Amino acid sequence: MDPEASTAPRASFGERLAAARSARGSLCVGIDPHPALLAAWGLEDTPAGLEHFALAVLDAVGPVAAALKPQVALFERHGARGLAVLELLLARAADAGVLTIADAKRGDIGSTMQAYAEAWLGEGRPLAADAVTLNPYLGFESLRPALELAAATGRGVFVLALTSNPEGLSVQHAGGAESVARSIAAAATAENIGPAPGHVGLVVGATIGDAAQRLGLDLPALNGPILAPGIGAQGAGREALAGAFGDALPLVLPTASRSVLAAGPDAGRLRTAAERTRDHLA
Ligand SMILES: O=C(O)c1cc(=O)[nH]c(=O)n1[C@@H]1O[C@H](COP(=O)(O)O)[C@@H](O)[C@H]1O
Repeated sequence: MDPEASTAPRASFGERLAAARSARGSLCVGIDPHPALLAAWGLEDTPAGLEHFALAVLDAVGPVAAALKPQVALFERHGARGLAVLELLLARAADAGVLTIADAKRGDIGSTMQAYAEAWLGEGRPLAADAVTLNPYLGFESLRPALELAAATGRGVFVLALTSNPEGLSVQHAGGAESVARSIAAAATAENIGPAPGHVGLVVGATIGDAAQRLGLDLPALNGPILAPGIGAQGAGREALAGAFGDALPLVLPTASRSVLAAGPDAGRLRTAAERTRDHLA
């Protein structure tokens, strides 16, 4: 390998994601190795089964998805060997030029947040992905170490704003016109200065109906990516996306896990399921 190439700074996450969306279309596929899915694929609920599943999804879906999003709890439940599989998956995806979003939903007081930031975004760290999901319940500013490290390493973050689950309303809608979700969205927007697509994204579920408009979130102003789960297994589709996001739709990266993964283990069927979902939502 050219030594210069290995030390060249990476383009920003916003730019890399935009390039991946242009090349491979605008779908993120979640790698959620639920025990029931492993069983449906004829695999055991063991680290070996997990490894087979995760690498098969990478091979089949990586070439037709803008990003892959491993859900880290489903690796953590296998302990150290599960995390070793996650490490392997992230390394193989990087080698294949496939962007990864670690769905870890981390958030803690600033000094501890620094360690989470290094774990998931630090250069050379075994679990570093291209981006990580963050939980702002301790205050948006508590996420500062991750925001800074992401910017410094060409990586990204997705901050939970309006989640896809019904229980999220009790916290995220609190405050009405000055809702928690609105303040998180405004804080994320303030991070994305400059003309390039920014590295601070939001998570806004495709299932939220008109909540973003009702709560006054200015999503088109984000200048960063919006990760939209809730597609397929949680009931949202093309119409729900259009209704939830309106003018912000060009920023939206829909993500689906179970509804695509259920098409495996046949690699051809799995890839076709991802392509159909992607093309249907486009
Ligand atoms: O951050 C996430 O990825 C996320 C946020 C959210 O609001 N809702 C949500 O479902 N997710 C994740 O997205 C995935 C959705 O999986 P499916 O319902 O199988 O498509 C799961 O890994 C969830 O943890």
